Amino acid sequence: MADETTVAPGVARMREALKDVPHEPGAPKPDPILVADKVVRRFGGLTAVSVDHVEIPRGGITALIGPNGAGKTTFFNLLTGFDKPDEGDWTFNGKPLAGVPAHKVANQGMVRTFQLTKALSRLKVIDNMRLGGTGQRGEKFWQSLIPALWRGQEKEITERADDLLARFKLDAKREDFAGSLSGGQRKLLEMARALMVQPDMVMLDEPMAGVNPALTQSLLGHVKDLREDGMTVLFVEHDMDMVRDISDWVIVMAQGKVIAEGTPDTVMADPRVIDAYLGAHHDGTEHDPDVVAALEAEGETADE
Ligand SMILES: Nc1ncnc2c1ncn2[C@@H]1O[C@H](COP(=O)(O)OP(=O)(O)OP(=O)(O)O)[C@@H](O)[C@H]1O
Repeated sequence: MADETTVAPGVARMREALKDVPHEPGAPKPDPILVADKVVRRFGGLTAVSVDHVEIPRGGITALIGPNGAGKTTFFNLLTGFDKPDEGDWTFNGKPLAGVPAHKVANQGMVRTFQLTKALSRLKVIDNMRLGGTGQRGEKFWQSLIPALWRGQEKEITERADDLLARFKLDAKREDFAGSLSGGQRKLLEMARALMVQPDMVMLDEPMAGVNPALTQSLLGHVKDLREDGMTVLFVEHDMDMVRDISDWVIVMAQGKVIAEGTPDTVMADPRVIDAYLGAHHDGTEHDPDVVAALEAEGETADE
């Protein structure tokens, strides 16, 4: 009971929304923001992704986990228009999105984070943010031809950029080159920049990689805040502590397929998931010993 009163409203909302969802691959959700069907991507003879059906719950934080080479990044690339599938369809907010190029996907309200490129390192922090706000949602071509409207929008973009920099505690770095930021600060900048398009869904590719412990809590806090704002988050991550700490739902991929789904506790104690991580090792694929150790510890706890 005490737990119910202490959790954040977004966490409680998602617990309620997901309480009757079966813990199995392809489980239907009450209000999915993204629904994918029969998505296949092959590289020569290798089937990197073969996802039969998956639904991402709206307004929550979903982790996409799996051993190295499971197809997580390839699936991310497909959903966000950075790669094209051999087969398959998906909808976002009820609209078909397969085959839509990346910049238009962002206009529809789905953005993803990347490592900052070299070119962007040579831009100031504030200019990186402004760039993230161009080609925004709802922007019409004719509007861009009317200078008064355009100037109004410039001002609005800069204001939004400054608000986000303050929220992510990067305002003191406003005039610095992005290349001078630490790895963790760059991750924060990436996330802040993604929010410039006011998305419905944010996709984070290994947000914890390269982040030093001092910034870890701050980053986790920002991701949790997105849920409190009603945004949907889908993230790929190997750090099981982060997965456990922030996820409402976990989807596990192995060898291109979704092999398990559920809450962090059930998924991490699932023998199929532990086998998938160990199996990847036996296949000669690299694996993360920390992840296997964490999952095995979880399985032992569950057996007691
Ligand atoms: N452009 C490509 N050309 C050929 N093979 C590829 C390409 N991209 C990915 N693959 C292969 O597809 C499979 C899935 O790779 P992917 O990077 O999606 O896995 P992942 O789950 O994201 O792994 P990791 O956790 O290591 O990032 C791997 O076997 C990989 O070698």
